[in-house]
Amino acid sequence: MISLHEVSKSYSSGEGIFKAVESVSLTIREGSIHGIIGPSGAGKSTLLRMMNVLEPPDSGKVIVGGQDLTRLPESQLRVARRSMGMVFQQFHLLHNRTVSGNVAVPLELAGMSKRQRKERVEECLQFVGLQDKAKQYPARLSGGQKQRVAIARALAHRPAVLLCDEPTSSLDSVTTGEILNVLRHINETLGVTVVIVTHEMDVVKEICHEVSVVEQGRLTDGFALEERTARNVPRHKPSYRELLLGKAGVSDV
Ligand SMILES: Nc1ncnc2c1ncn2[C@@H]1O[C@H](COP(=O)(O)OP(=O)(O)OP(=O)(O)O)[C@@H](O)[C@H]1O
Repeated sequence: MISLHEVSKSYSSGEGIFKAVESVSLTIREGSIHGIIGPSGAGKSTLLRMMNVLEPPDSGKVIVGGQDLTRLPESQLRVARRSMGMVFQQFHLLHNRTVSGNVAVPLELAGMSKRQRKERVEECLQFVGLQDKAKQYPARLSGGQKQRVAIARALAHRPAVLLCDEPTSSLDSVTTGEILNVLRHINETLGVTVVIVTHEMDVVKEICHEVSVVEQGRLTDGFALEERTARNVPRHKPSYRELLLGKAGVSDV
């Protein structure tokens, strides 16, 4: 459903050109929850933002639903992006608008009528369990509730994909669990493909079906999380694969 073909992205700074993502090819399976993990600065967020061409790659193709998004004119790209909701670490809510008002923003931008907007906003808030907070302002909500509002807003256009950039990194472990349950529920009941960038291995272990490891701008590993049983791995600094599949330190078992 989402295929990146040899995508690269560099940034120039006073110190020269920095390659944030280098020649990455990756396919996200339709209907899956796909984790992208790696250390800080590895290029994970850049890679995620290239999936809806919020960050246009310098080279390579981004194929979503059979279309190469890098070749679409801006007006068509805006429409294509509606099928890919985004969720961010810092929620990015508008503080001068109520919870309903925040969820309505993408629908207003798309020119939807007031009556249809109202219906859709109610549906989305109900889906994340926040219908009773519709008239509140974000300042009165907890972090987990703010992230639910952001998720409801990302669902407004009935997307096929949710792109989540560190969605739980500002939250405590209990709230993280709640938000991951919301994302799992969206995946299971609506069939939405979920891509999660995270540096937290517990997040990947908890909900991802597949994971890609990104280090220094490159895709260094990719695997399904069902392979949890391999043994006899020699002692060495464990890789993400070993830590996530529970193979690290198995010589102790
Ligand atoms: N707009 C930009 N201009 C210049 N450099 C950037 C820009 N965006 C990202 N970078 C640099 O590209 C590299 C990769 O950034 P990116 O945010 O994709 O990494 P990340 O793996 O998501 O890291 P983190 O977990 O810390 O957010 C970093 O060194 C970052 O400083």
